[in-house]
Amino acid sequence: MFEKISQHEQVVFCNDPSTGLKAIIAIHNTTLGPALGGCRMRPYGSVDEALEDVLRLSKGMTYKCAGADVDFGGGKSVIIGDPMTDRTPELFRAFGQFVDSLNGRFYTGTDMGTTPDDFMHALKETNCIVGVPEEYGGSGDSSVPTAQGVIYGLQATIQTLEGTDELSGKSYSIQGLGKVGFKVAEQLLAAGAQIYVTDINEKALKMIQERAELLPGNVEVVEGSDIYGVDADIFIPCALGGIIHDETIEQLKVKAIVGSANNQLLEDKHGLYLQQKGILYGPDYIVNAGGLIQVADELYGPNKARVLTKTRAIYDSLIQIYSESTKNQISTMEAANLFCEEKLLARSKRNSFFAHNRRPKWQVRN
Ligand SMILES: NC(=O)C1=CN([C@@H]2O[C@H](COP(=O)(O)OP(=O)(O)OC[C@H]3O[C@@H](n4cnc5c(N)ncnc54)[C@H](O)[C@@H]3O)[C@@H](O)[C@H]2O)C=CC1
Ligand SMILES: O=C(O)CCC(=O)C(=O)O
Repeated sequence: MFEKISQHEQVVFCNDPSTGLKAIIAIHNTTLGPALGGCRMRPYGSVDEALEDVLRLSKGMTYKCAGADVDFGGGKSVIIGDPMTDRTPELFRAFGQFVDSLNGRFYTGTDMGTTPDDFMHALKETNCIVGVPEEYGGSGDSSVPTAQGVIYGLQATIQTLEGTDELSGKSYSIQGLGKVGFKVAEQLLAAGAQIYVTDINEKALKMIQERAELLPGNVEVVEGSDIYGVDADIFIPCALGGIIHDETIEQLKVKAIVGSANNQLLEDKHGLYLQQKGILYGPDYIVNAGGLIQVADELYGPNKARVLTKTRAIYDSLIQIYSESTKNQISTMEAANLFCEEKLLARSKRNSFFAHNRRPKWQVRN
């Protein structure tokens, strides 16, 4: 077991027979502050599968937090169970008690399979919950800053390719018109762009066509995997992970990929393949950090303007990462990883700002 968790600081197995809770909390690295990461609920096939997922996701959060310059480290949690049948208020209260037992070392909120309502139950047991709805005094829907971060990412990419931040006069292919993708699509239509969209949800497709009628841009619906072969300037993945692989890279005609989907590259080598094909890739965890920036900021008290200002840093980070990638002849993903590792090294073991007895920021919620 220690070999398996050798890169992590702490892994907590949570078992509550009375509610049926079986959860794992993984704290990867707290150099930059207490661990932060959402809680995923899935009917994992085995404990090993759940452990593997939480270890991978929590490590990813260390990089995402470093890249976004938030004073948090990497953590994540998983609940082993079916969100359709096993979700109860008691289960989330029990989970909240386990989070609270970590005494401020771990903050969590929603992820795949969990909802803000679930965490309203956990919040009764611990203050260490983020992504709280506005009506409960939190910052609300985090897809708003995530979408804005994608827009900043697009501008940094266009700046790198063409020396302008102008979104208009270009074409974009968008996969997924959910909470993030729809907002990005709307902004691009408002800028007068040509967009090509696909979604498995017919309703979302109809809604964007209706929006397009009121905005200067133009929308065309594309069937399923045809989205990869669209002759657009930039591809914006806002649905699934693992979609950039040998087969899809072959089809891509775009100059760049910038989207919100987590873990877009099937394997690290695909970052290199994109570079070899001359496609500029905006590393996903840099581009999609707007939501993280909002939930981390929420503990100062909600403030949309402040979150927007902080999210703007995604633009500068991407410009720097693209430039390092060119200078050092490495993929943009490798450049992003180095960018984050340098931030971690620079602050190594010096961050006691959030130690439990010195928590000025959290007083807002204490
Ligand atoms: N919501 C947020 O703040 C953040 C989201 N992300 C990531 O961004 C992506 C989108 O997130 P949300 O918009 O919040 O999710 P969502 O669940 O609201 O939207 C996803 C959309 O993708 C569509 N979709 C699913 N499978 C598809 C397929 N095969 N082809 C085309 N469309 C498909 C769905 O119908 C849905 O409309 C996810 O990968 C998520 O992990 C990352 C960071 C923050
Ligand atoms: O939404 C959260 O609670 C933290 C952010 C997160 O887990 C993520 O960005 O993947």
